[in-house]
Amino acid sequence: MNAANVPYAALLLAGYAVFTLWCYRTALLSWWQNRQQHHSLHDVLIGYGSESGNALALARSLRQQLVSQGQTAQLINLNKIAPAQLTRDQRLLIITSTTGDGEAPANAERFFHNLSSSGDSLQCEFALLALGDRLYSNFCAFGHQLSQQLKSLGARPLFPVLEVDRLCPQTIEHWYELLSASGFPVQAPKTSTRGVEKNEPFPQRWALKKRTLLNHGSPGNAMYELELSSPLAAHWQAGDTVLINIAGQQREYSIASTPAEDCLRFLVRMQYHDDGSPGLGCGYLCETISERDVIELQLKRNPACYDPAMDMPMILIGNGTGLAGLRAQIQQRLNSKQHGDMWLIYGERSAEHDRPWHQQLNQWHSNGDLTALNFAFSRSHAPWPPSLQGKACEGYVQQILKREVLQLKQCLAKGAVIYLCGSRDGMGSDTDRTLRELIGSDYVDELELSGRYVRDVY
Ligand SMILES: Cc1cc2nc3c(=O)[nH]c(=O)nc-3n(C[C@H](O)[C@H](O)[C@H](O)COP(=O)(O)O)c2cc1C
Repeated sequence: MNAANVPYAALLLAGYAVFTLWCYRTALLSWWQNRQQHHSLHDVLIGYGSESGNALALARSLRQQLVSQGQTAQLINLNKIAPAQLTRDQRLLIITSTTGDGEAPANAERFFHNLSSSGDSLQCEFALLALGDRLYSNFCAFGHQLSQQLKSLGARPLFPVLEVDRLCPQTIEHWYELLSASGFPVQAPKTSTRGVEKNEPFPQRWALKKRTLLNHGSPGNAMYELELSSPLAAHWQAGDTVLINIAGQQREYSIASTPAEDCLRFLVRMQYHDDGSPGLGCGYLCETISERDVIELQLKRNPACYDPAMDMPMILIGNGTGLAGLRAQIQQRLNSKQHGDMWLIYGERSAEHDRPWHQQLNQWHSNGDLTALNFAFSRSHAPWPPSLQGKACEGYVQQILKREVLQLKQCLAKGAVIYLCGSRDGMGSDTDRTLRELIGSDYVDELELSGRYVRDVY
């Protein structure tokens, strides 16, 4: 072609391109609108797997940041995500803890199972923040398993799994930096947000003031109340825990008192190995040390277990040493004077012997501080001891929920918060299942998302 004709040819080609685009304008417009709609509807999916609320609290604050930057971000528990949702061009941010012995939290179990049995090829991109605790041998195991599973189905990681040891604030900051470098409009939270608060310096030296056996004659293992005092003013709130340093290891207990009581109380149950020797923590605290001995400890903030709405009713459910966490919540509400109604549902073995703090519970019930008090005893039958106030039944706390389902629904309709504290296996999982049966799984998920279903299970 003559060089002089090149501009004419280019012009002709450009004209042809414009003409073609014009002819297909309707189809192109609709493709573009679909694409935009698809992206705005599913900008970011934030999936959480959380047993006691830490991962949920972090996921919630991440969503808030994204939404404040104009992104569409959906917060959802992992069990609610179907693998088929991830076959499209989707961005998935996962925050999940590991529980049990390297296991999935209950609200992530089904997701993992569905992925494992799905033949779908995943198109999504994902990032995963794995919460855990190095004191456990399977550190962040579930986070890693889930990431492996997603990758094996074709999902593309934006960056490697980030492991967070005991909510380390620096690692959480790093997660935000990595997200920001991957194009998410977020910034590391500067002020403390739920789930990333700093703990008191370690260690503090507190003295054992008093140790009291609370279940003399019980068919189960001994349960002790420990009272500690500190030479310095200390601050904590209901929901926080105490980490005790024993021979280079740490043991964690829910705090039962408030700072206004001027002592730190918690409950310890004796546990024994197969050879009959006591467990490390309980052996040290209940058998080795004596009153006035000094203990090294750290107060651990646990914002996921803070009272979300003091003015609303609270349904407190628990068993065994879980009464510690429940007592702290009750006491904190009583300190504040203005608080919603409180209904305590507590399970133990024997009505005669397993009634920790029964005088205080009786008093709170008789003066109306506790508007309702229900006990479930797994090894006793009526007639109940005359000193027992409130209603008692044989069995477990979940049976009380079934029996009192009307009261449960009425309380929830008034905006009640459910606070669950005690053993994860058995009481924790059975209560969760019962609640889902009674009021519907979607409603329980909604309560959890809005912070009205708080679990402190171990
Ligand atoms: C009963 C129990 C078992 C746990 N098991 C593990 C574990 O096997 N591996 C690990 O890394 N962390 C383990 N953790 C630590 C939790 O993952 C960590 O505390 C996390 O912050 C909890 O987050 P969540 O409240 O969202 O469930 C365990 C914690 C509890 C209470």
